[in-house]
Amino acid sequence: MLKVGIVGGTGYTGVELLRILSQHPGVRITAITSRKEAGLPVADMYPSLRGRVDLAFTTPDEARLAECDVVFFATPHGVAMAQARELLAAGVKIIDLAADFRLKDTAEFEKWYGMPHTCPDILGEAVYGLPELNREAIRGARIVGNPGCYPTSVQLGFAPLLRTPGLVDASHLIANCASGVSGAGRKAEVATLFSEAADNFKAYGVKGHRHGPEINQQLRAVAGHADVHCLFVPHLIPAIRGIHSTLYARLTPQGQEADLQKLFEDCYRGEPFVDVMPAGSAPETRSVRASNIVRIAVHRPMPDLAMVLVVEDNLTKGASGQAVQCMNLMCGLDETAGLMFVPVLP
Ligand SMILES: NC(=O)C1=CN([C@@H]2O[C@H](COP(=O)(O)OP(=O)(O)OC[C@H]3O[C@@H](n4cnc5c(N)ncnc54)[C@H](OP(=O)(O)O)[C@@H]3O)[C@@H](O)[C@H]2O)C=CC1
Ligand SMILES: CC(=O)N[C@@H](CCC(=O)OP(=O)(O)O)C(=O)O
Repeated sequence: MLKVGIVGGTGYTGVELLRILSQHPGVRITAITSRKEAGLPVADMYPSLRGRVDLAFTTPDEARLAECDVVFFATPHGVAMAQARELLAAGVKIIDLAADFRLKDTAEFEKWYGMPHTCPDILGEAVYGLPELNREAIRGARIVGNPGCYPTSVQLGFAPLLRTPGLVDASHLIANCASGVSGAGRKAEVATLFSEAADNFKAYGVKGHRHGPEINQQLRAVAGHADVHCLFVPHLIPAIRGIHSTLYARLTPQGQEADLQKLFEDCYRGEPFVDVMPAGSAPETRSVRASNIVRIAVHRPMPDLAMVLVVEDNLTKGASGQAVQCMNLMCGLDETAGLMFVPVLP
C-alpha cells in the first residue's frame, strides 16, 4: 500500500482527493493537513467521508509528510515549491495541483503569479502531468506539475488538430471556456457569492488569464513549433462543477481534406478517460460530473473551420482525478486504479 499525504485537505480539490483516494485499492491516506482546522476529525467537516476517512487534520509539518510515498499539494500557488526540496530529498514523490511546476519559463511564472520562483532547478526536472499527451515522462517523474483545469480541456481538444502538421492555422486558435464556481476554490470571495454567480453568465480575465501562457506553452509542445497562438477567454457559469470549452481552428486546404471525426477517434483510441463522441454530438457538463472522463465532439460548421466541444469536471479530470492518474503512473500502478467511477446524474 502506498502511504499518501494531502496538504490542503479542507479545500475543494483536497476533499475531492479524499473522495477518490479513500476508495483507491492501492493507497492508505496517512496525512491530511489544514492549518486552520488542525485537530478536527475530517469526517466532522465532511460527513460524506464518515466511515471512509478516519483521520484528523494536522498542521503541514514536514516530518509526517516525509514519511509518505506520495504527497499531493492541493494548496495555493507557492506552497509546494517551499517544501519540495526537503520532501524530494526524503524520497517522497510530489504532485502539485497548483501552478508552481507548470510554466517552464520562470519570468512568465513570476509575471502571472506575482512571486519569484524559488526552485528553478526542481522546475527543470518537473514533468507536466497530462497523461494523454505526456504519459512516458510522467511514469519516470519524481515531481509533477498537475495541469490547470481549463488547460486540460483546451489541450485535449486541440491536440488531434495540432499533432499532424499543416492541418490548421495554429497561429490563430480560439478557446472560449466556461467553468462552474468550484473552480475558484472554497475561500470566501464576492464573485462567488450565490447572489453574484447564480442566474448570471460573464467572461472574466478578458485582458489576460494565467492559464493563457500555460495553454500556449503546452500547445507549442504538442505542435512541435513556436508559431502557436491561442486566445483564451474564461467565463463563469452558474453551476458548481464542470467546464465546457468551445474551441475554434481555421483549417488549411490540407485540413479541409481530412476526416476530422476519424482523426479524433484515432488520436484517442484506447484512452480510458477520453470519449470521442459520435459526429454531431454536443456534450454536456453533467455527462462527466464527478468523473475522470473528458468528452469531446468535433464539428465542421464551415468548410474551413473546425469547432471542438469539450467537457470535463474541473475538480476531477481538471484537478484531483488527473492527479491520481499521474500518481498511478509514477508509482507503477494500473493507470485507471481508483478512477473508474461513473458520472453522477442529475
Ligand atoms: N478548484 C479547482 O477547480 C481547481 C483548483 N486547482 C488548484 O488547486 C489548488 C487548490 O485549489 P482549491 O482546492 O480550489 O483551493 P481551496 O482554496 O478550496 O483550498 C486551499 C487549501 O490549501 C490550504 N492552504 C492554504 N494556504 C496554505 C499554506 N500556505 N500552506 C499549507 N496549506 C495551505 C487550505 O487550508 P488551511 O488554510 O487551513 O491550511 C485549504 O485546505 C490551487 O492552487 C488551485 O489553483 C487546480 C485545478 C482546478
Ligand atoms: C472559475 C474559476 O475561478 N476558475 C479558476 C481556475 C482554477 C484552476 O484550475 O486554476 P489554477 O490551478 O491554475 O489556479 C480561475 O479562473 O482562476
